[in-house]
Order: sequence, then structure tokens, then C-alpha cells
Amino acid sequence: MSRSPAHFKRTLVDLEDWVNKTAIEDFKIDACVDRFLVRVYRLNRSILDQLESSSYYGFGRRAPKKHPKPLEWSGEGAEELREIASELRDNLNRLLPGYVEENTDVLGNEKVLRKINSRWEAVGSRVACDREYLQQTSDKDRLVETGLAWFYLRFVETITVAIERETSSALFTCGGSIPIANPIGSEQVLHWGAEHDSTAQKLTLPVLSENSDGSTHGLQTLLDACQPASFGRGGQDILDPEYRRAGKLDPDRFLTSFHPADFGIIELIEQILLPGISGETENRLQFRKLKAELYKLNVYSGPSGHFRKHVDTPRSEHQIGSLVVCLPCQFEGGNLTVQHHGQMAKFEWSRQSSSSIQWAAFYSDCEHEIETIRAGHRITLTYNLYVREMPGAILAPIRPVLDPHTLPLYGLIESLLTTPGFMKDGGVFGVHCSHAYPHSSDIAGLQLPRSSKGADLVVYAVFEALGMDVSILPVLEYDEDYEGNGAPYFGDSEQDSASEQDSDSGRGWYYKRKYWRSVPKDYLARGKESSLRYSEVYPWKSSSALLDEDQHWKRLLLTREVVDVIEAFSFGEKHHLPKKPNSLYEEWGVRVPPHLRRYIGSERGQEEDLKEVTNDVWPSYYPPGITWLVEAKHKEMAFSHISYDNQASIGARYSCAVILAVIPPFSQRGQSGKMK
Ligand SMILES: O=C(O)CCC(=O)C(=O)O
Ligand SMILES: [Fe+2]
Repeated sequence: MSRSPAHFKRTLVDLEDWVNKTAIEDFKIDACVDRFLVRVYRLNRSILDQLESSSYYGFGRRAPKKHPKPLEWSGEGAEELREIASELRDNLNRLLPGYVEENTDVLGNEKVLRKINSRWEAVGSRVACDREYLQQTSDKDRLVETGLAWFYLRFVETITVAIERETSSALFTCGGSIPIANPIGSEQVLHWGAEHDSTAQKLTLPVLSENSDGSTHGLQTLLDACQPASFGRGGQDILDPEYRRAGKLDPDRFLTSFHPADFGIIELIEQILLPGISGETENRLQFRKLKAELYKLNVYSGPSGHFRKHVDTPRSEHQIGSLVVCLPCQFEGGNLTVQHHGQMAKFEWSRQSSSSIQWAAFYSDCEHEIETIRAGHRITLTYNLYVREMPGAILAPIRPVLDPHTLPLYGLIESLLTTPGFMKDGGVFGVHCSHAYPHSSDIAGLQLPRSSKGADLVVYAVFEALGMDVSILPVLEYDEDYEGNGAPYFGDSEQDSASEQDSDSGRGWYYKRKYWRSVPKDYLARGKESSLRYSEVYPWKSSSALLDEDQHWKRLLLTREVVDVIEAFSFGEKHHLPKKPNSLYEEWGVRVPPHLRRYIGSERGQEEDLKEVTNDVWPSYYPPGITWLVEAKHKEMAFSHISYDNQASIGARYSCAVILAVIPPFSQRGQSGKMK
């Protein structure tokens, strides 16, 4: 259901005119004020110590706006300050005729003071830690004082490194060994039979070469009963001894006395690869469990048994990994290597092959390989590992065994959140998942975030423990890579409680955000002209650039984005509001839907605008100002459509799973950085 244009007070033509006019005015004012601040800072920085942080008054529902205090100074530089102030007034009036009355003392003028305060908040830390200027003046002490500001400047880099480190140190595989000190009582018995043979064969392991009780014969009959093992490629089972040389028995053809749960193996894997089970008994009982399902018995024999590098084919959407158990039987070579994002783990089982049961578990998206077996027989049982949801799990929170508070990532993000200048107006962190999930499957919504793995769960848990609104959502791929504007919010902020709900999208993630409302949409719907906010990408290297106010406001025009404006434009388009023919405000960036959704095969697209098809088939938004911290690693098909060049063909769009964390504005963050 669309609202008709009649419900709107303004059109997109109005919005564009208003935004352009307002933004240019704002940029001119900011440019003049910035020059003023740089000059005053260089004159005597103590003058600026009187400035209040605008976050103390301009933000928050109930906090009333105080009148900004006049800037008063009778100390050193008082004379020059008066001169700089009258220059500010002249510049303002030159760029915006009539902005302040002639002969006004701008240092006592409320309108100008407000700007001075908010611009100091926005650029002050950078003016103060302008390295080039500091080097000129060899003002080293100040550098220490403003280290925090420098830290802030580098925040994207820092967090990204921290998350990457978390990602790479996260476990993707684990393994162990159970020694068979005394074979009596710990031997493993295998039974198997030929398809039409009722007489079952039996083998007791370990096979000790010196014993002559028929075990070696038993081993030979086991080998005889095996069929050549195939492997999956492109959805087909392929037999290719070049790639895999092994024998296999399907699970309906054999029985084993070995059960991994008897040795606590499953529990161990749950703790390491499924760190979603908390230490609390209550959650342990209610939460996620692993189920191991016997999949195959494999025998790799010397001198040439092997399995080249591959990824296992998941047998269901619930499968998260594989378990390999190596039964005691002597062999040489045959190392198992497991790789994940450039990291490798090696399981060398030959040395203890006759005296231990050895095992390894790894996530489904890990590449692994079995090196050539030089001699003997490597007998393994493979299991598929599934996540099992326990009753009550739906409501259970995610609480990793790892206490998120102890992670370095937690400390780092906490310190950023308690820094006033850091994302003062709030924002969104976007972190691409490091593991592949079937995030466009039927049960994606059930699985994520609960079955998220390793590093992803760590990142999720840290954000959640800090009280952020966290979700795992797909983002539609965008021009091969996933660009965001990467810029934190700066500038004026204002908040009221009106938060508009889009009638079409209901309680979607985007509209659910509690922290700021859309000024441009307010303008369209109600004609309300509140202050615009800008997302700032600010490439200046030296604060000297700010001294040229005529250049500076034009640069602002190029490097700033009006917060929420793009989204308001697509909103207006959806409601068929008139629009300028060559509008500046086209859609850009990534699309995020309000929830996970399954893959859709669509017949649409023929002679239709693909943007429109996307809007209908995969409704989504362009959230403003997502700060991307980690690059995309995996993608899944989100939907298909008909594309039409010379002839019709099937086109596909892909999406990536990302962790999105909404950062509240500073005024709503408590002492520990958590949401108040
Ligand atoms: O036997 C092993 O070590 C692993 C076998 C394997 O990778 C597989 O069956 O997919
Ligand atoms: Fe495998």
C-alpha cells in the first residue's frame, strides 16, 4: 500500500531545493567559523577552553538547550581576538549577506556562538592535533594531551585490526587424542557385512602387527568390503583416484562400538567450536547442542591413499562442521591439514596411529586435505556435526563461554564509546561475517545469530555485551565490493521523540532505530525544517586549509553528505513524489533488508527497470553511514531475475551476511559505554 502524494506536504523537488540551499548556507557558515577557530587556537588556545561541548545541551529528549555562554577574554591576545571576531562577522556577511547585523559582537551572539560551539566539537580535536601545525610550533605537550583525538581519527583502522586479529586467532578446528594404554577394554570393534551376506565380519582394533589372531586377515576382509570413495564436485559424485584414493563403507553397511560422545569429544567440540553455550547451568540445559551423525568409514592405504584439498559438502543447513575419528591402526604419512582464511592446522596422526584414537573437528567451510599415506592403513570414521536447537533456545540470549568482557576487542570498543567525540550522534558498525552461513536459506532466521561461529560470535557478543542493537543481516552486493561512506557523524545534532514508521515496511530494522529521526523525511511529510545533519569525509591534512573560507565551503560541498537524504529520496520515489529530472540524490551504497530472507527465484526483469525489480523482490534500504570495519568474504545468491540485453537470460544478485551494530549517540551512552 502506497501513501499517495496527497499525504505529503512537500515533493522531492522541494526537498532538493531546500537541502541544497540549506546545505550551502550551512557550509558557508561552517567555513567561516572554522577559520575563526583555527585563528583563535593559534592565537591563544586557552580562549577556546571556555567552549562547551555541544553534546551537553544540543542533544537528548529532555535536556533543554542552554543559552551558550558568550566568549569573553581579557587575557593575552584580547585585542587580536576582537579583530578575529569582527573578521568572522564580515566573512559571514560577505558569504551570506545579512546573516548577522553590522556592528554585532559575534562573541555574544547566540546564533553564532551555537555554531562556534558545535564546530569546535566537530573539528576541535583535529585542529588541536594537527600534526603539521604542531611540528611547526613544536608543541609536543599538546600532542600527548590530544592523543585521544588522534586515536579517534584512527578508529576505523584500529577496530578493524582488532577484529581481524580476533578473526584469525579464533579457532576453526580442534582435535585430540585418546591413548590406548591398555588395549583391553579400550579396543574398538567394527562389524560389517556384504550387501547380500548375512554373515557379519568383525575386526578388533588396534591391530597389533605381532598378533596372529586373525586380525590382519580381518583387516584384509574390511578392505575387500570397501568400495572406492567418491567425492562431490559441482553437485555430482565423482570417482577420481588422482583426487581421492580411498575405500569407503556407507553407514548402513557397518557397525562400530566407538561413540565419540563416550569420550567427551562432542562436549569438547561444543565448547570450542560452538562457543554459544554459557557457563550457566540454565543455559547449558536450554541452549545449543551438537549432534554427530556417523557418515562414512574410510580406509586410506599405503603407498598412495590420499584426498586432495577439498571442502566437505554440507548435508543439511544445520550442519556446521565435520568430525574425523582415526581408529587405532598403524600407518605412515597421511597428515590431515585444515585451512581457514590463510591459517593452517596440521594433524599428524601417524606416530601414535597404533596406540591412540585421534580426532579432529572443523567448520564446514574449512578446506582440508589428507596427504599421501605411505604405508599401512588409515581407518577413519567421519561424522557430520549438526547444531541442535534445544527447547527454549529461541529466547535464549547469546552468551559465549568466552566472557566478552575479557576480550581486547571489548576494551577497545568500550573506550571508544566512552569518548564524547566518538560517533556523537550514533551510527552503525558493519562487520562482514568471517564464516560462510546459508543466510539466504529457509531457516536462516532460526540459525543466525545463534549458530554463528568463532570470530563472528565473538564480535556479536562484544557488541551485544556493550548494549548495542546487534543483528546479522544480508547486504546486497554493490558493484563488486561493498562500499560504505566510512565516515562518522559530525556537526550539529538535534533529537526529538518523533520517529516515523514507514507504513509499508512495518517494524523493519531500519525504522526501528531509536536514536535519530530522518530530517529530510520529516520535511517531506510535515514540511518541518529542522537542522540538517551531515556525514563528513574530511580530507584536509593541515588546519591551514581551513583558513581559506571560500575554498573551504566548496570543499565541504564535495565531501559532505546530508544524513538520511538519499533514503528520503528513494522513499519519496516509492510514493511517486515529483522529482527533479537530473537529481543529485541518486541511491548509492549497500542495501540492507529489515530481516534475513530466503533466496527468491523471480521471473521478473524482462524489459523492466532492474532497480524496480530489486525494490519489489528484495525490499531493502540504504542505511546511512554504516561504518564498514571488515571486508566481505562470502556471498550467497539472494535472488535471481530475468535480465534482458539482446536476449533474455537469468541474472543473479548476491548478498553477504554482516553483523550490524547500532551505536547510540553519546548522550545515551552510560559510563561504561553501555546504553543507558
Ligand atoms: O579421513 C579423514 O581424515 C578425512 C576424510 C575427509 O576429509 C572426508 O571424508 O571428507
Ligand atoms: Fe573432507
